[in-house]
Amino acid sequence: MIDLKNIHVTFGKGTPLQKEALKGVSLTIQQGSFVTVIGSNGAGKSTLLGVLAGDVLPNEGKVTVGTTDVTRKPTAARAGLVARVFQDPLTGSCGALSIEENLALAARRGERRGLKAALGPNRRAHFRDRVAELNLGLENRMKDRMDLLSGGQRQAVSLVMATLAGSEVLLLDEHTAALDPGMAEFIMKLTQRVVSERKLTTLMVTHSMRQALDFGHRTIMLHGGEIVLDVSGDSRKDLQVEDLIAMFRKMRGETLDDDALLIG
Ligand SMILES: Nc1ncnc2c1ncn2[C@@H]1O[C@H](COP(=O)(O)OP(=O)(O)OP(=O)(O)O)[C@@H](O)[C@H]1O
Repeated sequence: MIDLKNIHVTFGKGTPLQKEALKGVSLTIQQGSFVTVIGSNGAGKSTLLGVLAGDVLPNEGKVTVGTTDVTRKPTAARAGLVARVFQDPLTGSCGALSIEENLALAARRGERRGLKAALGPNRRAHFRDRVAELNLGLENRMKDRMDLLSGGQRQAVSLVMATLAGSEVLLLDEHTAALDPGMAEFIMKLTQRVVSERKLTTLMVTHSMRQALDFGHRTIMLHGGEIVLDVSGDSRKDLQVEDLIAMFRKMRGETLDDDALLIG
């Protein structure tokens, strides 16, 4: 479960560049629920994920994950609770380490023990089995450096990594945006499988209106640091991509130049 209460985030407070990125956001997401997050550039989507991951500490408000108040806990202290997959496949893993070393680090998230203890024969076999489930043949490349993998392969391994430490929250920050359409589809199917098998409470930021409606149980739209749309159930089922685009237009008070980008 995730509970955000009255979250305010202001960057550069007291400077000419002061920016209020989140203006009193409150949001409760039940355990195992999958929420898609949309909003135009600068709406506050990444800031919202940052608040949950611990990269951004709110100026005001309270953040609860499960039964733990994590409001003032830095990223490392909540790493066992929250896993994140980024847009850039290079961001969430270490290119200079092998696939199995990356998995070992992910499995130890939130603990102090080193890599050596995390890579005994049993763990190696377990990691290999988990990677074999991807059906990408990567189980035969466990000692290859991560930076030898394609972006899609790396995102697939990142999703396995996200499940290894038993985190209950998964944050997806446009994690298919840098992939070709075929690979994006594969990663989304994998995402759905992982989320439902592990009953992860999931927030997925996407610029694709199609993805926002096709995946998950609930869609929220951020604009100017506030939640301006929150739909689930039948009212979400009735929504079309065109409806979301019309809402975007209304919010921005302008015509979008590139609707195709949003429909895709
Ligand atoms: N570290 C920072 N320092 C100063 N301003 C920031 C910082 N991070 C974000 N902002 C500002 O806060 C606002 C919200 O940014 P955020 O990255 O959360 O938006 P977003 O919805 O994720 O946008 P995008 O779709 O472009 O990624 C923007 O105006 C942004 O410029």
